[in-house]
Amino acid sequence: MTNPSLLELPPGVQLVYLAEGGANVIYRFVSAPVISTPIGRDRDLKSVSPIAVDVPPRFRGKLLRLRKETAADIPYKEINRNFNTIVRPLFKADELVDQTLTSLPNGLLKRCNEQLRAAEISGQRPKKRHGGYLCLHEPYGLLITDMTTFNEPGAILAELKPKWLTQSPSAPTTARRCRTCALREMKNQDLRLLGMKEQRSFCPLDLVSECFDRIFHATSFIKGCNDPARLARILHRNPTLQRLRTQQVSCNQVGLLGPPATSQRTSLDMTLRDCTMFIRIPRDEKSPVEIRLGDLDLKTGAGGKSTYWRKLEVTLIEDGWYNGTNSEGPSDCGLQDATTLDPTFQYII
Ligand SMILES: O=P(O)(O)O[C@@H]1[C@@H](OP(=O)(O)O)[C@H](OP(=O)(O)O)[C@H](O)[C@H](OP(=O)(O)O)[C@H]1OP(=O)(O)O
Ligand SMILES: Nc1ncnc2c1ncn2[C@@H]1O[C@H](COP(=O)(O)OP(=O)(O)OP(=O)(O)O)[C@@H](O)[C@H]1O
Repeated sequence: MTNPSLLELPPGVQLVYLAEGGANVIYRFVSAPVISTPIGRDRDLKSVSPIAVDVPPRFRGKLLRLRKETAADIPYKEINRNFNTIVRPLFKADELVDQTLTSLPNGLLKRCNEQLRAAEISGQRPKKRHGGYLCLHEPYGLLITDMTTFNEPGAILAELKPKWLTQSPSAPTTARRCRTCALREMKNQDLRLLGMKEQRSFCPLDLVSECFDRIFHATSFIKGCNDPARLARILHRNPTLQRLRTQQVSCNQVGLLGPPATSQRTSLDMTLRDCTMFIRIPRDEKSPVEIRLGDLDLKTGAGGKSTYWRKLEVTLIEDGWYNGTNSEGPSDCGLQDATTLDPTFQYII
């Protein structure tokens, strides 16, 4: 039986590739025929429908998120149910990228996949995403809040993953690196050995620091933002960031405290440590800034993931990544800075 409250995408809907991660591809709706996307980074894939129709009002201000084929293979219906029952209650409505299920017209996913393949050949798809395609047995898409700034001249979208805003509960008390910096340094050693470029990014503890200079230091790493001082003012004591940290403090079954390898328990706690923060900053400093958290799909510890998380924690501890004994050169980690500069400073864990 069809669900009368379920949104349906009109058959001639025209989509333009916006971006993708490991598990989902994001599309914009357009109402006029396009040859290629107007701007930007990994955004040059051609439109996926030959027939243009007007975007119905209920799809305005929304993007379409389509699921890729992955080992986890969790249907959007389940992702959406988990989001509504487990994640949504932890935040205020205006702090979240909203999501609603929508059914998809026949043939849409196939057409999208053809476009993704064509974009690989023409070099328009990010190399690291090649070979990943939409899941053809997924009947739904997710309509999500559009945080892009295409319709707002002069506005910018800053995007960041806040990651672990508190130290891992099983990190050594002698640690000089937070979980995120310890893992990054470990991954960077592998990259160096392969002769590849190291990854540089901010320390999450800096993002939630009381010290403006530390936040400013962090924001200088954030993609898409040409005014790190303004972004630092926006993030200083920001309620959404503070709430995310508070929720991470409560949902602290991570590290060696995480679910055992045999557990099927889904892991909200790790989900809260891997979401994305979107910050839409208007040109005019007096207009309101919109900040929302997205990519809060409930992870699962099944399929070997919880074993991986535990093993990773053991490696970070035993191979000295938390203590920094294995690292090359000085670290920028806020934990080291906070403990060395101010011995009375305590992060809430
Ligand atoms: O291992 P981390 O902390 O680097 O986080 C992974 C992310 O890497 P990033 O921090 O963005 O460089 C990683 O992001 P990318 O795919 O590299 O963009 C995933 O989000 C991964 O989660 P999952 O395996 O897809 O459920 C993330 O893994 P888990 O959070 O599930 O461990
Ligand atoms: N609501 C949004 N507004 C604007 N851009 C978005 C939005 N949601 C996602 N994006 C863009 O699409 C990219 C991929 O989206 P998303 O994070 O949903 O993919 P994913 O596959 O779940 O990512 P991951 O690899 O982290 O699992 C984001 O990094 C972002 O650039």
